[in-house]
Amino acid sequence: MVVRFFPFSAVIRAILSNRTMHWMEMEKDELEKQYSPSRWSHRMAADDVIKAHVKALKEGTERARSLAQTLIDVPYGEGDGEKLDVYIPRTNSLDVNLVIYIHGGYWQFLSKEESGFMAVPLIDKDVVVVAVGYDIAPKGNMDLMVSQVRRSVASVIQQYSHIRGLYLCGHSAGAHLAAMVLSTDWSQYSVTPDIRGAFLVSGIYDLLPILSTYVNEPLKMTEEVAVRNSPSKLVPQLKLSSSGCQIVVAVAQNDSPEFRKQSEEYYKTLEAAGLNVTMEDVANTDHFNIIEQLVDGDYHLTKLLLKMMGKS
Ligand SMILES: N[C@@H](CC(=O)c1ccccc1NC=O)C(=O)O
Repeated sequence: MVVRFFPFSAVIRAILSNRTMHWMEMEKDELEKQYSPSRWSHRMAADDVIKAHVKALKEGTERARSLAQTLIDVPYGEGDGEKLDVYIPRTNSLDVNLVIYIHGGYWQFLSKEESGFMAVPLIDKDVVVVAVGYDIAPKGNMDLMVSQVRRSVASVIQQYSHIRGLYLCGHSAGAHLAAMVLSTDWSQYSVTPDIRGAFLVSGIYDLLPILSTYVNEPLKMTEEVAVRNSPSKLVPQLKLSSSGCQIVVAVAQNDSPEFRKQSEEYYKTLEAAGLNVTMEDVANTDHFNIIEQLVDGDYHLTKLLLKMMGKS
């Protein structure tokens, strides 16, 4: 009897073995779809969900700037783009918590100008909110952006040394940058921040899959750059620098399977390393409204963030 083996395609292999495809097995089209968050929203067409996202962030930030006392364009470094905005609560107490928000936008869109949207429910509970600016591509590259967010955190704790607790929140590319902050060897800096908690929302923690996609066109990362800036490869450093940090890895129910996998795998690696980490799979959200809804004090993630700071 002649037994013939047919070459199975990667797709069929994945289906037969009941697992999702590894990114290395994907055709370029499929990989680019997986890394196009707007194409996975159940609410709107791709273009519309991005327009609505920018509008929601802008309006939320305008509202926060009209309601809060603010310090806009505070420098944290010499560079033009090295500025941050502070949203200040009404309390007279200096004993307050502070949240640093790092915006998303694939390291090539958005800015701090539309990143104060989550300040209102937080300043209402006496929390200071800082929205960090950094040089997106093509002006900035990955190494620079990582260095900038690290320096911004060092600068904030030098400026606000009296604060009770320092917390980080980042969305999408900003969750990647926040994870890089947690993975910093602070011996090169003049301060060692004690980050109490970090909210990593719909982030990317392994940069290798995006190297060959459209996302990398303005970034121009080489494999070496992608490896040294991948939080998934820096967990031992995170353990050294941020072992006391309570980490929440949050992902949207309607994020793409690749995005969901990025969060699940990073969560599992942190957990296996013995870190204080929880996974939040946020029901009925997509890549965009998972963060937009932080304008609302009753939203699950807002309440969780306040609870982490002892304010429920
Ligand atoms: N090509 C990307 C674009 C994108 O991610 C984005 C575009 C504008 C503003 C924010 C974005 N992403 C996340 O914050 C997408 O398909 O969603």
